[in-house]
Amino acid sequence: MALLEVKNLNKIYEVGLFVRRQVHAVKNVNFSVERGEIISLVGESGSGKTTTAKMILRIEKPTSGDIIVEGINVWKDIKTVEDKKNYYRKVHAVFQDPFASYNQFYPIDRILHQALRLIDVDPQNPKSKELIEEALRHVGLEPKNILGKYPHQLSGGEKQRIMIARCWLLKPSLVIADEPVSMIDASTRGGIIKLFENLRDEAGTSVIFITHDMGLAYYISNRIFIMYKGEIVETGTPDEIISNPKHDYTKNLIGSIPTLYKKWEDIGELETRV
Ligand SMILES: Nc1ncnc2c1ncn2[C@@H]1O[C@H](COP(=O)(O)OP(=O)(O)OP(=O)(O)O)[C@@H](O)[C@H]1O
Repeated sequence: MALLEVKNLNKIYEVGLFVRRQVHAVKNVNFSVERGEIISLVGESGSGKTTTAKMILRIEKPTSGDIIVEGINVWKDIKTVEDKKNYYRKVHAVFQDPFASYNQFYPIDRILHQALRLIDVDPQNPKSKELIEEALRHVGLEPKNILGKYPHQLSGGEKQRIMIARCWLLKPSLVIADEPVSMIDASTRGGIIKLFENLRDEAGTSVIFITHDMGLAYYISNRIFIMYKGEIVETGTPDEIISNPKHDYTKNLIGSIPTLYKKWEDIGELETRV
């Protein structure tokens, strides 16, 4: 059984105050994600990527269709607070602006304590300190340089690493990362991307990586899903998509990949041909 199955998923928004009209943000989307794989949902702004993620995260209710995680129908079977807590242990989000919804007047320890509570570990318990320190080291942060600080005292890259440290505390089955590096300066992006790969390789976590950047998707993914105007128009392994794109939109996206992102072996191959 796949970890996640998305079946005939649709989201229609009703917009306009006086003249009502409908925006069909997600159109009959079907896909599955296996355990321990990274898939990228790639598409331009407005193609429906975030809406799809929000439906999986139970933030937006689908207009129709089903989302099934480990056999549980996310919009039909999850009813109680305990069901929700169990779900958010399994499925965790990493957003573009890591601390956007976080109170800037609390030290960052609090954000890690929240994750501990989800797995029923009391932050006052001495074991919690050990878990937090271990999680921070997993993401390349030295606990004594981080704990007790406030968000404004940390760089964008450090903040995003803290959000990934939360994933190490929870070890969820699925992480949904929505443009996690787009606000981070180019020199630290690679390090953050690598952390998602570590999470997959060491904790067996599957990742849905949402991006408009085909180069990044090519680098990180086991499979790529191309989204265009609310629909998934093409799927395949990165090499299938790059070497044999079928949809015109995919062809355009590929044209925009700088060589910099190409995998080392491809660059090596190119160099031997020249
Ligand atoms: N709450 C909402 N109400 C009305 N329309 C919405 C709402 N949220 C999204 N939309 C519309 O749904 C469509 C898909 O938006 P979505 O945010 O999912 O796209 P996206 O591919 O994630 O884009 P981006 O990369 O810019 O985040 C867009 O036309 C958007 O304007």
